[in-house]
Amino acid sequence: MRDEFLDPNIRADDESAVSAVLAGGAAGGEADADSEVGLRPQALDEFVGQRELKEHLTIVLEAARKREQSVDHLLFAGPPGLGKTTLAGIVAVEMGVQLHITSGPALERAGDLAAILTKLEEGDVLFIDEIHRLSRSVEEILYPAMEDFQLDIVVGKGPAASSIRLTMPPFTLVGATTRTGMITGPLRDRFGLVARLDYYDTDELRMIVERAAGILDVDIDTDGAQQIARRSRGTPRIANRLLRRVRDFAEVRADGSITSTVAAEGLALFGVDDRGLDKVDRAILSNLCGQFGGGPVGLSTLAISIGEQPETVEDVYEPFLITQGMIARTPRGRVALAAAYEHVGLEVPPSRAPENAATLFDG
Ligand SMILES: Nc1ncnc2c1ncn2[C@@H]1O[C@H](COP(=O)(O)OP(=O)(O)OP(=O)(O)O)[C@@H](O)[C@H]1O
Repeated sequence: MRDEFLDPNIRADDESAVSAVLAGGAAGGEADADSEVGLRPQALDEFVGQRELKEHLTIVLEAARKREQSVDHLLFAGPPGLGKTTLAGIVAVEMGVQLHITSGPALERAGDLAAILTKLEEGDVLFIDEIHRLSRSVEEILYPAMEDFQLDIVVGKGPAASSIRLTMPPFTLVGATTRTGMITGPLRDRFGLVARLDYYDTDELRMIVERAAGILDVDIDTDGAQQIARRSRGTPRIANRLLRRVRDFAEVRADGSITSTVAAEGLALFGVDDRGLDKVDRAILSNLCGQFGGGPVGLSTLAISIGEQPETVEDVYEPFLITQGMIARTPRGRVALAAAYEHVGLEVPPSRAPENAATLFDG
């Protein structure tokens, strides 16, 4: 997703470097000067929402502190921008250890991972984003490292090759994935806590917008924050990004303050509609309802029709459209539901009326 930004040795104490690394990413990553700087919560009680997960994490961290041990390995799953990287940073800050960040695609060979593992100090947090994209050979190095803090290094090649076993200090692996289904059983079993992050509700997003506005010194009223929150597709990263765009709009076209009207006008200008859908979402819906007759249509065909990668459609756009009841995945492909036709202003065909929707899911 953002391999080009990742440096395996970014540490939590290097805030500018961490911010630079984290500014990228799908679902709206961008490199605004102030993009993520300071917006990322540093402590669990600054982290809004995900109540159950926070409670679990509080107990796990507290117990590790009491036992003076490293935190058990953690796996966070969920769509992009919901706070997986932020949580890894919080674990490191709360435990007073270093954070090292890398990603599945950045670790091409077993040696790439070994190089990072040998640099870890006791208790450090190693964050691997997109952990479902680790290659088999890299994953195999990870198993003994996670389980017994042992590193198996192969020296030499061919028949003369031999394996050396090194003991490493205990560390915490925090894995993040947008696809739990693609994590192999043996890897998943080695995590002590597997947690799913859910989309945030409007009230939580409003709090996130108000918190970010405070940090960025933006004047915003409750209705303005609510307006941005409602259109943020349940995603904090998008809420922060929309806030920055509305701030621009407010400074150029209004008096700098964000009210509900200013937010609505600003967002409309930037192509974000009242449900939070952008141009790409609307292209998906119009093509699905129009060109493909409501589906079923395969993911790749749909993605090509809007000029996006299938993975981007599947990870970034589709999950939200599914939660909105606009599209569904069926055994024969993606289908448009009544809400999709209504959203793009087309008549709902009888086959897509809510009372007939169940038949779409028959193989
Ligand atoms: N619960 C939260 N409270 C406040 N801000 C949050 C919260 N979760 C995320 N954010 C903000 O949203 C931004 C995106 O979060 P983050 O990078 O942690 O998401 P992610 O799930 O790791 O995304 P990706 O999978 O794309 O790496 C962060 O900069 C942070 O400021």
